[in-house]
Amino acid sequence: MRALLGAIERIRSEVCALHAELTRNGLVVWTAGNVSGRVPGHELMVIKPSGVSYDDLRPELMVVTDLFGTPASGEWGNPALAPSSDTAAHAYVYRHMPEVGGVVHTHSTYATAWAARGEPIPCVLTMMGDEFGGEIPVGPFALIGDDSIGQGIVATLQSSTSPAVLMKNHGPFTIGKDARAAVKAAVMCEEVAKTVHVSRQLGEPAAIDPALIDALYARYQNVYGQ
Ligand SMILES: O=C(CO)[C@@H](O)[C@H](O)COP(=O)(O)O
Repeated sequence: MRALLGAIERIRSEVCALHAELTRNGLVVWTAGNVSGRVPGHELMVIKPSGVSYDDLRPELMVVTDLFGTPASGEWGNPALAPSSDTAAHAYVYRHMPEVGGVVHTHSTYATAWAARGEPIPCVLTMMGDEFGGEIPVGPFALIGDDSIGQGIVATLQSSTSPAVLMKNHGPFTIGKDARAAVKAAVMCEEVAKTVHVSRQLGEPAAIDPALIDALYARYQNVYGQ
């Protein structure tokens, strides 16, 4: 029990702090975006409360739910606050993608503009080869509130190297081995959405040979960094 409480406390702190990265990187307005993290080794996740200002978020306000999005009761529960409206979508991803430890949703401007067009972002930048290993795909239109969005995310990302999907007419959802990796993918997704858009104002961006994209992806995923 003590180990579980420690794990929940750690993920609550991490998830809370990562919301500040959404604002710092200009990925969200008002309360329109959320981060969650899986509690490793347990059928639990932690997500922000719905509609609470990012300035007011504190670790103890992060909501613990099971992997169906039902708020947990007991010592670590926080029944006073409703979890994010996207909780069922995050939970569905955790149930169906056991390798995923973090999920992020934003309405960042450029990525959401591509989502509004229902157009995948083509892999025309080395940064995209590195982080996404190919295009950033589009997922189906889905209503908010139940696990329809989660179904669309999983169906799209299970057959892609990309940790980001542009849910049609909605915005980007990203995944990662933990919440920090999912936030990084959200930052990168917005950056490349912007750059490819700007590039297209100048003309048609040059394609990268798929074999070179594979090489970029392999190096960045396996060699890059410390
Ligand atoms: O996508 C949506 C609504 O379009 C949601 O992501 C909200 O914009 C954020 O909701 P909470 O996480 O505060 O419930």
